[in-house]
Parts: sequence; structure tokens; C-alpha cells
Amino acid sequence: MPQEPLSQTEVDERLARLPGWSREGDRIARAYRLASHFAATAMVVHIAQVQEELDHHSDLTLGYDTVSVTVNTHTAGGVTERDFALARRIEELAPGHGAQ
Ligand SMILES: C[C@H](O)[C@H](O)[C@H]1CNC2=NC(N)=NC(=O)C2=N1
Repeated sequence: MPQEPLSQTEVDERLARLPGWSREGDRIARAYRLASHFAATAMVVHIAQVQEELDHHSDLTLGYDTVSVTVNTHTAGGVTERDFALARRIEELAPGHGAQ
């Protein structure tokens, strides 16, 4: 998968297709609200499994009933396709956890 940083325009084009995700500095980010603390914790574990599979890792913040995700590509020093690939996988698994 390409590692070159995407342009601002390319990032914005991709964010437009990922409702709920936004640019946060030189990263992309999304916050989810869950029905309980346990559900939020289970979602973090599921995200970790996907991140190991992709060998691409976000910063995850677990709140009482929230999961916040921020990610960019460390080796590129910015947002790349790998970040969007991870974001799309997280969007796919989120509904199964009742995330909003
Ligand atoms: C050695 C390992 O493959 C690399 O360090 C991977 C791990 N996970 C990663 N995650 C992210 N977000 N960016 C990277 O550049 C990255 N590199």
C-alpha cells in the first residue's frame, strides 16, 4: 500500500466518504459513543485485532462510554491510504458494537 502522504485535497475527498471522521492536525480522527463502558472496551479490543492484522496502529482513547481514534502514518509523517484503510475497517466493525 502506498506510503506517500496524501494532499489536503485527497484527504478531504476521502473524509467526505467517511461520515464522522475529520482531520485533526496531521491526523484523521473519529469519536464513537457506545452503550456502556464494557461495550466501549470490547470495541477497543476488536480495533486492536484489526490493527495487528493491518500492521497499522492508531492512538485509541477509551472513555466511560466512548472510543476516540486518531491516526496517521508515522513513517510518512502524515495521512496516507493506510490510515483510510484502517478507518474503513473500523467503520465496518463499529455497528456490531452498537457504536454511534
Ligand atoms: C515495524 C512496523 O511494521 C511499523 O512500525 C508499522 C507499525 N504500525 C504503524 N502504524 C502507523 N500508524 N504508522 C506506521 O508507520 C506504522 N508502522
